[in-house]
Amino acid sequence: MQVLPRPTNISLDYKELYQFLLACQQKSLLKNKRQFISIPIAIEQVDPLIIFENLAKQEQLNFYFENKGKQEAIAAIDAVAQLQIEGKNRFSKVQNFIKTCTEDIIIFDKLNKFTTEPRFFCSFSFFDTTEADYPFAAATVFLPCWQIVRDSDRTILIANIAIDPNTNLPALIPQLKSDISKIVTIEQQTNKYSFSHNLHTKDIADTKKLQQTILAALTSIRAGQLNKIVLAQALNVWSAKDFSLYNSLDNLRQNHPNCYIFSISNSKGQNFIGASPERLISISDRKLEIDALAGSAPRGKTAIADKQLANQLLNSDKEKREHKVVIDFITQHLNQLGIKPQILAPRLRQLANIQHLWTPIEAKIPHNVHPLEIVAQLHPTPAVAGETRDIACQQIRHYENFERGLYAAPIGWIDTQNNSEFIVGIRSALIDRNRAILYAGAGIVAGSDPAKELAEIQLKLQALLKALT
Ligand SMILES: C=C(O[C@H]1C=CC=C(C(=O)O)[C@@H]1O)C(=O)O
Repeated sequence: MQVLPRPTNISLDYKELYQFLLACQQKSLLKNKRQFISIPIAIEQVDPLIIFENLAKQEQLNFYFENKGKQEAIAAIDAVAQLQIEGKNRFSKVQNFIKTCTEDIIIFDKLNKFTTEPRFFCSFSFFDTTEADYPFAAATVFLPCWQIVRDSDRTILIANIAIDPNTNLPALIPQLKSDISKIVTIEQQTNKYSFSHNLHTKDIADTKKLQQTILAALTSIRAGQLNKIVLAQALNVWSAKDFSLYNSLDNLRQNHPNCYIFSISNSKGQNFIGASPERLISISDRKLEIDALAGSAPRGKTAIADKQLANQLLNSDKEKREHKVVIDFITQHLNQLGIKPQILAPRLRQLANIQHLWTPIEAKIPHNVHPLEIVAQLHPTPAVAGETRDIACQQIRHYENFERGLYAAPIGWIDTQNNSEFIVGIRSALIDRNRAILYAGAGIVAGSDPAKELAEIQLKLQALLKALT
């Protein structure tokens, strides 16, 4: 059980807000267009996951993001505006949607006290389109009704509301007041339900077949058809009881404090969750940060064994090649956007169960480059597809007998100032009541040992499985 200080009163002048909304309604009348009013409120430090658990409903679009190590957590609940699309131009269509909505956002923040802007939350699938029965669209973006952003020293709640000439403002204010009061008085303690269940598992791509696939991929690599391919496995899991989204996310953040914990709902009862160590992009005041992450080893059981594994990883030709392909690809694709990246010294990224070769990449981005143009250029990197990209993607389609869907695809947010963060949705699970499909993969290059790659995938899947208990 976790207990946090109970939030107290918040300072929002509802009379002033009412006058402001009246002026916004006038604007909406003149423009003949609905306007979005964004109302930021500083509240006491809360655990956004507890708010998420209490407020988020299955029939809404919801989003949760947390990096415990960085003391950052975001909950986005329900949508005031949304778009779900398929197809090749999905990144530019989402960009246009954000642009159009942003033109209609009016922020109620007269003193400019809050630097937390309203954010648009996005998820994309690995490929441009998804199979007809896959429960998420190839691109989803929404402006939430409620956004809660917590960092190390403050929590900002944002209420986004739509106003048009017909909105009943005298009725809206008491409703808003009651909703805000409900949120800030949510009991900041939670009892984890005891949730012992017998999990049944079945590999969708059975392990033997995956081993054969890896061998076939190695033959293609030797024949010079491609340099690298990332092959994934899907594991079907089911239990007698429904999985608890809250428990799973809480387990993931406790077990993987250095990863990005995420959850996206599709408003139809399915959730896509995971713990990813891989940040695709992060942009703050035009400073771009990217993690090139590829090449792995398990963690050792003792400090000596761990150091040995780390040294082997740092010095392995095969792992270094697998890693370099990712750095070269990112550099080349940033150059195509006129971005000159700075490649920092390679290092280790040590997680609870696994360690990776990691090279941070930084750059200053020009004013005219939108975060989604960078995402569109980079996705999928050779850390999740391969090299060359088109051939690797064709072979992934050919070899993998399951829909990747949101696995290994960009998930994140963009604010109205083009600050942004997208992670890569690896080590993830699609949860549908008492059923789940778990996904993890590994990069194959010349010299890969199929048994080791299979063990790496199992290690990643086991970490997810543990969180679902
Ligand atoms: C594709 C995955 O991991 C990638 C990210 C880091 C290291 C990887 C590797 O060493 O194989 C993979 O490229 C996954 O975990 O599903």
